[in-house]
Amino acid sequence: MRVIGEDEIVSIEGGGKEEKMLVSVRLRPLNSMEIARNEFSDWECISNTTIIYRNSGADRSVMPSTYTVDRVFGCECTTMQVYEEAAKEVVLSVVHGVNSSVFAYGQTSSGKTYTMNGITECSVADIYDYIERHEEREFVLKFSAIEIYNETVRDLLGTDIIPLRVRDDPERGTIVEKLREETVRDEDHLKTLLSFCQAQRKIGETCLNEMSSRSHQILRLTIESCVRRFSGKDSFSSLSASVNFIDLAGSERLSHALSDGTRLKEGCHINRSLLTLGTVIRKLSKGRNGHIPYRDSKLTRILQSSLRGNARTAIICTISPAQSHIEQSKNTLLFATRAREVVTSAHVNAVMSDKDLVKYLQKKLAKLETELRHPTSASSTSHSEALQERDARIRKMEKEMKELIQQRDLAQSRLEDLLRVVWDDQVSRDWDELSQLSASSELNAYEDVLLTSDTSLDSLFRGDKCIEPQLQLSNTQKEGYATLPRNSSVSPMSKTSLVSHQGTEGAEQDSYSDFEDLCKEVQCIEMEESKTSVKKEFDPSLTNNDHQEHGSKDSKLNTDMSLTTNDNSNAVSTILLVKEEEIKNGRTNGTAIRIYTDELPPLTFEDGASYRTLALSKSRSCRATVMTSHHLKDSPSPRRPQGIALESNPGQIVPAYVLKKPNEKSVSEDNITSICEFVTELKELAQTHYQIETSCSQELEQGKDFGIVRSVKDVGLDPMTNWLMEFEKRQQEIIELWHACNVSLIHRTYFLLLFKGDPADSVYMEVEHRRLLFLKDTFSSSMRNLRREREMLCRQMQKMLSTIERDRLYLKWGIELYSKKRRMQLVKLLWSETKDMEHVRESASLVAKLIGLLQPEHALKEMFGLCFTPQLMNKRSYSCRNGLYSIK
Ligand SMILES: Nc1ncnc2c1ncn2[C@@H]1O[C@H](COP(=O)(O)OP(=O)(O)OP(=O)(O)O)[C@@H](O)[C@H]1O
Repeated sequence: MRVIGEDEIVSIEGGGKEEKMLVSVRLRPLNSMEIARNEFSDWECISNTTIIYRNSGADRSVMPSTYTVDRVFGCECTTMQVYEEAAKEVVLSVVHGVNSSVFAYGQTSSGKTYTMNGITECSVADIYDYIERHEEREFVLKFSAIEIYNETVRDLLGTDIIPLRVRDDPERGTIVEKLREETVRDEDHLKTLLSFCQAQRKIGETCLNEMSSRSHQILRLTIESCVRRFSGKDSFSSLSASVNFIDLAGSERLSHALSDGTRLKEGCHINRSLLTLGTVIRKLSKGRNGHIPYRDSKLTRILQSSLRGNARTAIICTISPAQSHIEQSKNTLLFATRAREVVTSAHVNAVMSDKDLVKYLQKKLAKLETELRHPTSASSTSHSEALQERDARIRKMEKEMKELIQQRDLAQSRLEDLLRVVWDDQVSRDWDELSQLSASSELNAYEDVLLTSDTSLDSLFRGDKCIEPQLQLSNTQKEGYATLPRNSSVSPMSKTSLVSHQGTEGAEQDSYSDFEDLCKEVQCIEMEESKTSVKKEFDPSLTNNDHQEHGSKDSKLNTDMSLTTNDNSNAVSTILLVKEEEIKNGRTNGTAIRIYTDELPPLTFEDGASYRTLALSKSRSCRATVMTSHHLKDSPSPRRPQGIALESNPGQIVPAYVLKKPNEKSVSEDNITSICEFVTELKELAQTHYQIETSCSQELEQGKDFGIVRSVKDVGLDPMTNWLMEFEKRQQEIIELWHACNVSLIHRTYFLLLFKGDPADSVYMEVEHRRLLFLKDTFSSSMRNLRREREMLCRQMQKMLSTIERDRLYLKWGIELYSKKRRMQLVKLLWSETKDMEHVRESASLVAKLIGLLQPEHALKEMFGLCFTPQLMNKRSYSCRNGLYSIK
């Protein structure tokens, strides 16, 4: 057993000390496989700190290169030597209350596990040696271990393979939830735990290494110590720190490793997380400013404090001497030289004992009391200055708060107004298109008869969305019913409400495709799912129960009348039939009837009631509404589309029209009420969140003043935490719905980057969530826009990224460098794994980069309250719609 001298141990007392990472390189000897392939080594350690590549091979295109790090170990060096010079000092900081980490980094089969196993063994021996020699202190050792395999975290001390969640704790930083921590009894116990973890770790055979580690392994030993007897000195007597032994999985050229199936997938995950580690190190090496993407992988997230924060860090980079691995070795050395520039700031983690704490507080109290009783001029001046400063801060905060409230109110009222205006506008435009289309087509196409009543409107259209035509009464027919025969003189206005299917098929298609977009955009248009459901709606033989299914409980006309039609006829006119007596009574019961007009059959209604033809005219006062929570939750088929399907194309829809009697409150007006209710509901929601947040921060503030901060949490009142949990849950649901609804990737990116968990975002989250629920259940997903967007992103990739950047991306996303359609392969991967938040964030950041969205926070959040998907546009502006336009 070696004895460590006191002077050997680095003592860092007091505040944080900035220092660079300790970086060394270890070159392993050629292994038997390499020797069998007649490989040779061109690496030479020319000094303790410099390694050089001489390139004596046939290919002289690669120039010799020199790399300098803190320490270089040639193939003749033992692991003990490596430990003594490259790790020991850092590792043993832990017994002095300073966190530390030792990494092994390098390509697969370069000797990481070989080196780390030795270093862990030596460290354990030295730590126990130190403990034995310091009897005046009492030590408690705790051990935990994880592996990160395919981006899932697993407890190596357990035999189950349940993935563990990584979470950010406000006090402890990034933590792994439910991770086991064993209290170590003695050195032998620790060794047993280490071998258990080793056996648990994922190992697999690859072409380059029979026993390749397929996961990143992090072993953590926490050492708490305190003096056995209180010394009486006014100093910290308890220390607590952790040392991490990190054996990373090895990077691999997938082509070299000849991986497939599971190994290939593992390789992709390994490369991706190592690339993130490389990026983090590169950014840190340039200074601490700017965004460091720790959250891009679980590895960097968990190691965040070791890479930047309160820890001393040593990195041992291992390389293979073989000529065939030259490229990977050079990458490793590049990583090493960058890591040398990274600075961490370690400090002693001292824990005050209760006795010390009481003494400290008593002293402080006495000092404050003295100051209060005998205020010196200096102290009173500083008090008044502090008060003034505080007042100024409060005033500033009040001002900011007012501005924020104003902004929020403005956004909400805009949401309210624009929902109406946008809808009015768009439906009018669309209606114009439909009118033209309708006017240009022959009216001898079949037309649908829609006879409906105010009482059944709510059920027929689910009370959600409707357009408000004016009702005109005309031609009372002798027999008591009215028809609109072919070529009859229908006023142009009434024609606009009829839809023809004959001729102008191309225009029709275009119109319908735009129309489909329009319908997706606002939830105001009802649709019918299929021809069969239309028939059901029109079929006079339906029973009352059938109609009740559609909510038409009072549809007496349907059941009472019998209708004779010529089924072979292909020409149908649309008329509106309303019982005359019901109109007189101020109420109408009715249904839609299809009438064939080639040979207009006599229509006989059993009840002999008289009916009138109602010509529909277009109303410009189209109104929009939004589905309320009532509709979502309580309705028996809450999001079932209603409306009229076109027989020639059942997938397409036409708007349903509502008959309105003068001076009668229309369903549209009801819908305006529901918009208001909805907006009010959202406002209330936002306000509740806002109040909770405010009261929470006030309570915490008061708690701080009175030393009761903990009590707020103890009783479980942590609204911020609740909100964040709620936010994450809702965000996950939205992400999945985006995927299901084929929502624009750019829209997703904007939304994700803008709404990051601020309580004021709740209103937008709620709107987005409801909108997507509606889209999902109502519309068959259209891939077309998404496909075009992907093509656009492919083009952007060519434009915005250099070849090197693209190659890095392919590597990161596991795409073969020389495979066909690499860009499209990559774009197709974006946003594909909805459950993996790291993947989602990476996708968003790449899309943002491709569309030049450098500062997403500058985008207006309010825009998400207004419109989410492409607006209805004419054909000429279509390409725009598939691009950035869709995020408006
Ligand atoms: N310095 C060394 N001296 C002798 N043998 C070594 C040395 N380094 C590594 N080896 C041997 O090389 C082989 C590969 O080493 P090891 O498994 O540690 O590589 P690795 O980098 O951890 O690989 P992977 O990333 O695939 O897990 C092992 O058989 C190991 O014994």
